[in-house]
Amino acid sequence: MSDRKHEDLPMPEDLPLVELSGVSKFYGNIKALEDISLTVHPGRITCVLGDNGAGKSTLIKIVSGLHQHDAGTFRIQGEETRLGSPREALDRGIATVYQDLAVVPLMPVWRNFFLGSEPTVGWGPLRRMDVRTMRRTTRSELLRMGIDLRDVDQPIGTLSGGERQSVAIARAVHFGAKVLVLDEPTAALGVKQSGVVLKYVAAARDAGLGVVLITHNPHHAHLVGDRFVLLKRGTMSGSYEKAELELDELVRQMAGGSELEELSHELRR
Ligand SMILES: Nc1ncnc2c1ncn2[C@@H]1O[C@H](COP(=O)(O)OP(=O)(O)OP(=O)(O)O)[C@@H](O)[C@H]1O
Repeated sequence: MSDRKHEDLPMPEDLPLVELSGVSKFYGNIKALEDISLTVHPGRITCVLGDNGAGKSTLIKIVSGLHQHDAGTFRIQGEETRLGSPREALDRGIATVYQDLAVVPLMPVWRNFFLGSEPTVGWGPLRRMDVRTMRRTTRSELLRMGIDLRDVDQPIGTLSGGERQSVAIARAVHFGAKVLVLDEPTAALGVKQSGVVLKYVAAARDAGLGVVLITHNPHHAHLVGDRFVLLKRGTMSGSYEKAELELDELVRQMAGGSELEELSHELRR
């Protein structure tokens, strides 16, 4: 006879990849985050939206292993965790793509793609980087994500900002990330380039990754997001599923809604 209780237990595949629950963070006396909760599931995009100083960077730093939370719980696939370093986050499957990407501009795209994880051939004194494999893999991995670069030999510094973000996303997918955290990937980009990057964010989701998209742009968030977590001065001002939140309402909330109305009263002559 089957045990009803046992049936109700969450299956491992239902467990969120990442789950923050009631997380707070202080910098000395400054409360940067208070009681923040969010979940990241495979094949879903969770958008974290907030104005300057809302706590978005602090949240990223906790998830990517740069800082530790002071209260609440941080779970990775159900297991309570405190990450000691970005390396540990990466080993646990959490890859973070920062806005100011750490790339070597004069090195070719393929070299940057494998930076720090270069495959080698040969043994002992004859051991050397496997350039052929790196070139071929970079090309095929970019193509797999739908990124058609003219030439993987060109210095990465010659790519547009959007293309560089796209390469970083493809790199995280290739190296087996389960969770992809993107720090304002479209902030410095024009409309067209932003669209390109959002397409690859969606491609990472389609590859089964759980994505955390940090942004202050409600239009970009609403295009790709499945869930929206709104931060305001370090606290959570809302958390919605896409079906619960129209774009207009998201824009209104991000524009400061009532604050903007107050301001318009003050500015009226
Ligand atoms: N190292 C630090 N020491 C002290 N206070 C900090 C530190 N880092 C951030 N803060 C404070 O914590 C709060 C949240 O900052 P955070 O950088 O996380 O916000 P943000 O949403 O990323 O803002 P922005 O979009 O401007 O980068 C702010 O009030 C900020 O001044």
